[in-house]
Amino acid sequence: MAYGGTPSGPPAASGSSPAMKQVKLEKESELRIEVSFNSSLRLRLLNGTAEIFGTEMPPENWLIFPPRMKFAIFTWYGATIEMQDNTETDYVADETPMISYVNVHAVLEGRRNRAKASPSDSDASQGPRVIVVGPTDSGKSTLSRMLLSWAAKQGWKPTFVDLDIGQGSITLPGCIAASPIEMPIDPVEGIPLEMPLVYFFGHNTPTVNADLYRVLVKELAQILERQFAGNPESRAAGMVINTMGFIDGLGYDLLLHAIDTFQATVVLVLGQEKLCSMLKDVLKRKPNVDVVKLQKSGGVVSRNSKFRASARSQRIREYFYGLSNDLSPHSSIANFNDLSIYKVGGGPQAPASALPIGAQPVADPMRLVPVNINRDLLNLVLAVSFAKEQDQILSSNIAGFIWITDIDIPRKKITYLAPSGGELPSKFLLMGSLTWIET
Ligand SMILES: Nc1ncnc2c1ncn2[C@@H]1O[C@H](COP(=O)(O)OP(=O)(O)OP(=O)(O)O)[C@@H](O)[C@H]1O
Repeated sequence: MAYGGTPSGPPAASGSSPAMKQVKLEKESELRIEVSFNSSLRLRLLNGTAEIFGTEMPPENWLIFPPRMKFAIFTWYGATIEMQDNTETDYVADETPMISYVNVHAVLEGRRNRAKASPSDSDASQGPRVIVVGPTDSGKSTLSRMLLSWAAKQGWKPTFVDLDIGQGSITLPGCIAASPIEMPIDPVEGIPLEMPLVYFFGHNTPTVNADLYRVLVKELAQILERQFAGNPESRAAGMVINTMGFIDGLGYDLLLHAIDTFQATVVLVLGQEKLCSMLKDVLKRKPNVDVVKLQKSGGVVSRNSKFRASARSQRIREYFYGLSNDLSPHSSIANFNDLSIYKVGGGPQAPASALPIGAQPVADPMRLVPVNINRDLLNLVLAVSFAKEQDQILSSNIAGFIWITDIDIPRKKITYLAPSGGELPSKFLLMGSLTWIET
């Protein structure tokens, strides 16, 4: 497990290091922590057993949590935690919904075992397809993480699908993505980034281009379907799909679209009766879909829009520089002619002259529009497509991202930062509204 901690030894002693304290946790209770805004937190499991969102804590290893992180240490049988006394908040809660969450895990486990036992039956060999829905800050990502980590601990390799373009946890904001989870998720480092399948939407709200969002969700689902067809192990393990907290109007339509497109068999609704009853009502026609209401944990922390924006910015920083500044991104220079930048949507469907008299040209949400390189591109984060030809761009997934740091108009040169040096995997780049300013 790649924790940011040291295998042994207390935090380095210095005149200014914070005092230490021990917290004793009774069985089935949790220690909820918000790390301070400007310093990290060291802690360790002194005795007993405990887990962080489904991943067991190693005994005695010091773990380091970055500033602003919010998490809980839960124990089923009792534990003692030794920690620095410098958090923003920390308190113990003995009322948690963990029993109901682990009961859901047990039901999913039974379904996975049944799927594994029928490899040659195309329907029965499909493990559970779980979709987690609910309003913002209801704990959807956290529950998804727990279900994935508990499954991985039992030896399954479930697929995590993240449809949350605002606060997704697989890659950068503005993307939908999927990744197999082969080990319990590291509480500090999060989802491993080795082989995610990523599609670039480019904005952190679907209202900008809901048609494009739907198309990308469909592409992702189709690719996963093909992968499952050739991989009975991951088919039996199933998927856990995390969604956006946008659940009204268009948000609700997009939830139904995702449930349908991924052929979800279990819908877990967190924290809202109304949404649960609406979904039960509309899904009662599908007898193989279970809609289950679950209690929101009292520990889930509400994040305002300022915090969300800074979390997005932090994710972009981590992509290029690593969680603890351990990566060395590469600055490169390209000629304007070497790159083809596009955005999706916006251009008129047909020229006004081709429309019937009186008709207004409408924006075509799926039109690929070439972007002229100018100073407006400064600080934009662009996605590098895997497309080899222009007509593949819309249906292609993403190899990675670059960040534009300089545009030299007279010399027609563009300077960008990429995670590594060398040629980009494709000259086709996609632009949305994702920007980053290094602070
Ligand atoms: N029991 C808990 N104790 C302490 N912090 C928690 C607990 N559960 C969740 N959190 C924290 O609360 C925050 C919100 O939780 P989470 O991201 O799971 O909500 P969400 O519903 O997915 O949010 P979004 O609205 O972005 O979709 C996160 O920082 C998470 O780590």
